[in-house]
Amino acid sequence: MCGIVGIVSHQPVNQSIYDSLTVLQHRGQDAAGIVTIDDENRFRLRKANGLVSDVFQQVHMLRLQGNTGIGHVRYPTAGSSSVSEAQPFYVNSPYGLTLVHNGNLTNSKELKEVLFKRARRHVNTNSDSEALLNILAYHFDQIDKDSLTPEDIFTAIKATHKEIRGAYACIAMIIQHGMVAFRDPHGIRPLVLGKREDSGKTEYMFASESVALDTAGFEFVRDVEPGEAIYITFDGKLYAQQCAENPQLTPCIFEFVYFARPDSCIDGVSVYAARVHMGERLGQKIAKEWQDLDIDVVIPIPETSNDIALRIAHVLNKPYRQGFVKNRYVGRTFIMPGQAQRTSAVRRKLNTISAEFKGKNVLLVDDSIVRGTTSEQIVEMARAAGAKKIYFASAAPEIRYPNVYGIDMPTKHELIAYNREVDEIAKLIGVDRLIFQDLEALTLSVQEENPTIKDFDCSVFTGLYVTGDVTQDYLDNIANLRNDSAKKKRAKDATNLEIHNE
Ligand SMILES: O=P(O)(O)OC[C@H]1O[C@H](OP(=O)(O)OP(=O)(O)O)[C@H](O)[C@@H]1O
Ligand SMILES: NC(=O)CC[C@H](N)C(=O)O
Ligand SMILES: [Mg+2]
Repeated sequence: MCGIVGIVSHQPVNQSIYDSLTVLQHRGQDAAGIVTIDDENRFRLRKANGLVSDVFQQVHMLRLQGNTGIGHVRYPTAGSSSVSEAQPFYVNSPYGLTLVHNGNLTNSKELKEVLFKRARRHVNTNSDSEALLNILAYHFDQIDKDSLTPEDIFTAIKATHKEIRGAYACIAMIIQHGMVAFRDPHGIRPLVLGKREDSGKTEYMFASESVALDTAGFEFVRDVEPGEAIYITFDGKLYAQQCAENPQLTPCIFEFVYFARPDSCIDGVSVYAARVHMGERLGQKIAKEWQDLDIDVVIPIPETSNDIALRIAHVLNKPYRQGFVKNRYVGRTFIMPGQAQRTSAVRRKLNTISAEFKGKNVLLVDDSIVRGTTSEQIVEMARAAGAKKIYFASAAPEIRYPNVYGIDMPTKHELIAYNREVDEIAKLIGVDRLIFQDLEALTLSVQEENPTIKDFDCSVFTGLYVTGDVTQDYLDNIANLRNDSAKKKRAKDATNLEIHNE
């Protein structure tokens, strides 16, 4: 679940892109990168492993000259965490192209073979995004003109849609032409368009989430439609066209549960409001099914579940207390790259206020239970703080299937709910009672904000993949490639591919 941003402006963009990436940091903590185009039509790049504030020092900001640029924060779902797979990616031909990608392609292996056979194009890393850029470059090449019209751009995107599979929200820049943003035909990953008027001129911005537009001072215009491409020339003209044959919006439901920031609005849905609805529905389920329970207090597991837990407390008419304090210097644990790192981070991240637990029956609330890394430790901490009984509510249903569209959950075996019923999961995490939201209640919570969304990608709950082409062979393959030890080895190998850009 990476974060992407692109700005076409009339003034330097380095600081605005940097600021936008800092508010998209929750979508990727492993690497960050920015490319700008300077006034001699050269790309200027800085990318490295780490948080935005670590990656860009003053020397890099000075390097990132120009009035147009794109940026990326990475949460790897293909290849490894190595800097060689950090984004933006670049190819010099045709024109000079650079791209950022949020999502995950499910046919990148085939694409790499096709690229070599058909175009003698070599993809140097295991990144699906590098393959994607090369496919796009190949289709631009086929147009075979010195200068591309908007129609030519859309022709290349149409051909790209036909070849690539999976989830992709992308922003690309073409030297001496413009910036193009496009979204997969299912709109699995979010992408929004914003604009700003400055001295009589219009500037445009694309971003994964609307919160980035707010920060950079751009006004929200609309979401990029599934399958659509929006092309903005460097002199500020906007062209848009539907480029997919059968577009149908089925966004990833997990964006609303966990990934997106509550102050973002994506696909017409206020993420905050959707989470409040989740709390409302889960609260009602608890009130109905747990009439016998004597809950003293409702406590969220910070941070994403805070708004959900507050609503549950309201529905149950119980006090809401912040029993856990979050260390503001530890990031999100779920998107950390290895299990050992995730486990150790939970303890550093959260600590109890014992008085809120001592002698009480507590209802702990989280947005989701995925591997159980958080819940197992949190429950231990609540017991150590003196809780009498511990009840646990999850605003998402049981997660039992891998994700292939940009969430790094490659194997069902790592999921605590896989092959287990609620009582068994309750035992494993050590709670007295456990309750999960129903899937229908979850989807309704989001649809309440935008009833025109008819369906979602709910594959982590159902095992049904909206693109309809995910085979067992593919799932077996990613399970082999992306387990913890395989990832470690690949990261080590890929480090040798690092390009020098200090
Ligand atoms: O069952 P698990 O595998 O632990 O995954 C689920 C947990 O991870 C996430 O929190 P995270 O710490 O990533 O971020 P947050 O601070 O936004 O809640 C999520 O909010 C759950 O708390
Ligand atoms: N989570 C994402 O969007 C990841 C993008 C891309 N698949 C990568 O691994 O770099
Ligand atoms: Mg959490």
